[in-house]
Amino acid sequence: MITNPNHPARLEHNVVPGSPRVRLDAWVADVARLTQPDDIVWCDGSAEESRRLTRQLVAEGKLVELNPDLRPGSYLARTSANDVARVEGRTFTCSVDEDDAGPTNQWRDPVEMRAELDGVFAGSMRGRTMYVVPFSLGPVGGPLSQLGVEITDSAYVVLSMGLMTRLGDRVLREINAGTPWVATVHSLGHPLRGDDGALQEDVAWPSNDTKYIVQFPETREIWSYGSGYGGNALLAKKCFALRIASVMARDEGWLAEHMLLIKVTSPENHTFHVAAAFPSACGKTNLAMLQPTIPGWTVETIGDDIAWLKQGSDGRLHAINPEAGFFGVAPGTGTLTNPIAVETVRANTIFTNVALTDDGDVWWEGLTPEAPAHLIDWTGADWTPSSGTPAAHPNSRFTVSIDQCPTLAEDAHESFPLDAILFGGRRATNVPLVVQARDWKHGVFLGATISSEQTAAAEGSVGSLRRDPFAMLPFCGYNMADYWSHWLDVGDRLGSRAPKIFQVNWFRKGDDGSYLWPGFGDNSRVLEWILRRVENRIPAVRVPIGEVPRLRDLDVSGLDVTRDRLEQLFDVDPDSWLAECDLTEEFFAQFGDRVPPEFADVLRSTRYSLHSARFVEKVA
Ligand SMILES: Nc1nc2c(ncn2[C@@H]2O[C@H](COP(=O)(O)OP(=O)(O)OP(=O)(O)O)[C@@H](O)[C@H]2O)c(=O)[nH]1
Ligand SMILES: O=C([O-])CC(=O)C(=O)O
Ligand SMILES: [Mn+2]
Repeated sequence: MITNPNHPARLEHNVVPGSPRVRLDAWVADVARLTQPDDIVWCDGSAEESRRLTRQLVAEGKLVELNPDLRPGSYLARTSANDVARVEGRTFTCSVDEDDAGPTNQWRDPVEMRAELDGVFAGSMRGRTMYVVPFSLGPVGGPLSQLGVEITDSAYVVLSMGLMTRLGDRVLREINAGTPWVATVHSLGHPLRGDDGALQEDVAWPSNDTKYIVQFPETREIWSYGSGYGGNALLAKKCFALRIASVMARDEGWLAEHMLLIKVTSPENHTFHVAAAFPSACGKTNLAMLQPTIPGWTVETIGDDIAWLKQGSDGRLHAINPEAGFFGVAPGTGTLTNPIAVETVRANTIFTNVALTDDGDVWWEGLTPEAPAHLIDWTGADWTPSSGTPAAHPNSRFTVSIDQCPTLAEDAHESFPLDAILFGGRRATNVPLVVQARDWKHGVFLGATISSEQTAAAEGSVGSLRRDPFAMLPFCGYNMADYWSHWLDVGDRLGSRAPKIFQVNWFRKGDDGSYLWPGFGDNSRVLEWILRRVENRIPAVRVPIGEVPRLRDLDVSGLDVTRDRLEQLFDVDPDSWLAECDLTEEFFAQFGDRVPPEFADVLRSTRYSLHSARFVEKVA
C-alpha cells in the first residue's frame, strides 16, 4: 500500500525516514513497482520536452497537427466516446470519518479503497512510459503556492499539465529543499502488455470503461484511473486545486474556490478586483475575458476557473489564480460572444473533441454563425450541417497558456485584495439578473443555495436543475456544511474589510423561451452597478431576497431590452420564492445539525419578507 510520503503530519511523527528527495524517489519507485511501466521519464517542462512529446503523440495518431498557416503550433485530440467529461459518479472522497465527506460526496473507507486501488493499478502501465511531473500551483515559491507531483502514463496529460501549471526543475528544487507536496497518481488503465509480456497495439485515445477519481484528504493524495480527460486526469486542477486544496484551506484558514478572477477599472481610473463562482460551463471563462460594452470601463483577466483566497496582513481577502492556463469550453466561444478567447487560441493550443475543417483548422458550434459545408466531427466521422448532431462535443475544450490571453492583467501572477464576490448559476426562472447580499452571512447563504441547470461538463442529464452550492458541489473535498461554517468564520475574521457579495444570473428567460438579458460583454453593465455599490455611490432597492438595482441605475443605453423585459429580469415572485425556500430547507436537512445555525435565521427572515410581500401584492 502506497501513501503520500511527505504529508506534514506523517513527517512530524517521522513515519517516513530520509531526505525529501529520497522520499520522492522512493514513492516514484513504489508506484512503478505497482504499475510496472516499461520506463520512467522525469519531466522538466522544457520547450524541447514538449516538442518531443508532441512529435511522439502525432506519430502515434493521438494528436492531429492542425494547419500551421491557420493555427500554428496547435493540435487536435479526439477522445473515446466514453471519456468526454468529468465522471462525478466515479469520484470518491476517502476521509477517515464518513461524516467528514458529507452527504454530497461519495465516501469510501480509505483502507478498503487503498486495497481496491492496489488491485486496479497493478500492472496498469505495462508497455507504457511513466512520466513524473513536478508542478507548482501558483508561482514557484509564492506565498499562497502549493507543490504537487503527478505520475501519469499519458503524454497528453504531461503536455496539458505543462500549459495548466508551472512545471519542472524549479519545483524539484523546492521539493528537495523540504517543501511538502501533494502526491497524485494517474493511469489511463490501458496497459499495452498482458501477462504473457507481448506488446499490443495502442489506440488513439487509451482509457478504461472502469474509472476511479479518488481523493484521500487526510494524506493529501489523489489516485485517478481509467480516464484521460481534463478534470479527471489533469490532477492539479479539480482534484488538487479544489478538492484537496479545500481541505488544506479548511485546516489552515483560507479558501480554495471554483472562481474566475478579474481586475476592473472604472472611468475614474479606480481599480477593483472581482471573483465569481459559477458552476461548470456557466460563464466563468466568458466573464474572465469580458469586453465591456459601456464606455470608460476595462476588464483584465487574472484567472478563469480556480481561485485561492487568504486574508492578507492588511486584513483584506487576497486572491491568486493558482493555474497557468485555460481549459476552456469551446462551443459558444465566438468572435461575437468572446473575441478574447478566440484570439487566445489562435496558436499553441491543444483542442479536444472539436471538429476539424477541410483545410486543417478547427470549428465548433458558435465559432462562426454558419457551419462550414463539410467537417470531420469530434468522433472522426464526416459531417455536414444536415447531419443533425453537433460537430464538436458540447464539452469540447481548448487548453492554452494564460500568457496568450491579450487581456491578461500585467500583474496576473500576483495576489491582490478582493472588492466583490459573485455567485451565479444557470436559472431560466426566478433568480434576478443581480442581487446584493445584505451582509456576509446573507452572502454565504446565497452561495450555499445556488442551483443551476446541469451542463455537459460532467456526465449526467443536461438541463436538469440541481443545487450547486458555491459552484463547488463536485469539488468540495469535505463536508459541505462544514465548508459553509468555514466561510462564515473567514467572514468573521474579515469583518468590515470583507468583500461585498452578489448573486447574478445571465440566463433568465422570458415567456417566449429567449434569454431576457443579452449577456457576454453587456454583463459589464451589471459589473458597473456592482462596483458602484461597492463604492457606496448609489442606493439599492430592498426586496425579500436581497437588494436589487433601481432600474435607472442599470445602464441599458443602446440595448434592445424593453422596460417590460427589464422588469421581468428583476421580478421576485413571492410564491415561487417561498417554494424555493422549502426546497432550500429540504436541501439543508440532509446535512443535519452541521448546517450553520445562521442559515436558519436567514431562511426565517427571507420567508417573513416574502409573506409580507405576498400580502402587499394581494392588497394592491
Ligand atoms: N446566454 C449566455 N451564455 C453565456 C454567457 N456567458 C457564457 N455563456 C455560455 O456558457 C457556456 C460556458 O461558458 P464558460 O465561460 O466556458 O464556462 P465556465 O464557467 O468557464 O466553465 P468550466 O470551464 O466548465 O468551469 C458557453 O457556451 C458560453 O457561450 C452569458 O452571459 N449569456
Ligand atoms: O474539470 C474539467 O473537466 C473542466 C472544468 O473546468 C469543469 O468541469 O468545471
Ligand atoms: Mn471549472
